[in-house]
Amino acid sequence: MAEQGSDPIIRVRDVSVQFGATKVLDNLDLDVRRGEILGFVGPSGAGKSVLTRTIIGLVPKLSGRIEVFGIDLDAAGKAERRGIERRWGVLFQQGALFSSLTVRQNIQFPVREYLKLSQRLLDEIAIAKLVMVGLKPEVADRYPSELSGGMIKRVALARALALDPELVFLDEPTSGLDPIGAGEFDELVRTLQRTLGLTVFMVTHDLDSLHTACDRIAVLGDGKVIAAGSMAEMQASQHPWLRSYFHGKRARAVVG
Ligand SMILES: Nc1ncnc2c1ncn2[C@@H]1O[C@H](COP(=O)(O)OP(=O)(O)OP(=O)(O)O)[C@@H](O)[C@H]1O
Repeated sequence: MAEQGSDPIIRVRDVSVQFGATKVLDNLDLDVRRGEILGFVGPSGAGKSVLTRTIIGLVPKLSGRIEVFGIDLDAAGKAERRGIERRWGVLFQQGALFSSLTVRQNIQFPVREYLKLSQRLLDEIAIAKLVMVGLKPEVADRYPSELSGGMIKRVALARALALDPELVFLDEPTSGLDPIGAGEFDELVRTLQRTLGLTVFMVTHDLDSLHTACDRIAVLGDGKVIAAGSMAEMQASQHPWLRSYFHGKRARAVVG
């Protein structure tokens, strides 16, 4: 199991991303430490998903440097890049399962992309991952349209874990879930992080998740990380957005 420490598994330096004339990320710096669950928050539209997609290579950056597992992604050759991608898993916003594929096929999808395995082994992997996220093996033959919102999130997590990653990106994993379902999902993420030694980068709006699941929090504002630290440090901050977010009505409802 990976030991949590200051060793960054993701190091983002001076990263800028622009769409047309709009600069969404502006010389942004961020470290995600090995073994931690980092909660990434900020106003709607601030660029949290954009940063996630930039790190995993789906959005091109204007400038800056991104290292994952100590490797500069721009300097990595094609084979090295594929090797890096194999070591991370992604849960996209809204689960983003392929609607025409069964649960089993959805989970197997990233495995097929990277490995040549027998159908029997692929089936074993799908069932093992389903069980890992707290679902019954029978779910394997259902289609996404036959699942509840909570089950879709769990299947999406199973798919993100399919290749036994060291690092997992979760983009708003509890959005759309009721508070009990969201709480159970947070606990699942926490348990998996501890037992598998995962590092988790979690975009969220969910204050409960920040309290119960995250080791550290980073806040995005004006294209930069404006604060990073523990929940106690976030609550002590005098920054206006942090104050209204961590001490507002919703925050009081969570903290009590
Ligand atoms: N491919 C794209 N082309 C043009 N603009 C984009 C693209 N992707 C994102 N944007 C813009 O970048 C900004 C940041 O979007 P992003 O989805 O990262 O916000 P967010 O912080 O994740 O918001 P939310 O919390 O509401 O999900 C938005 O203004 C969005 O419209």
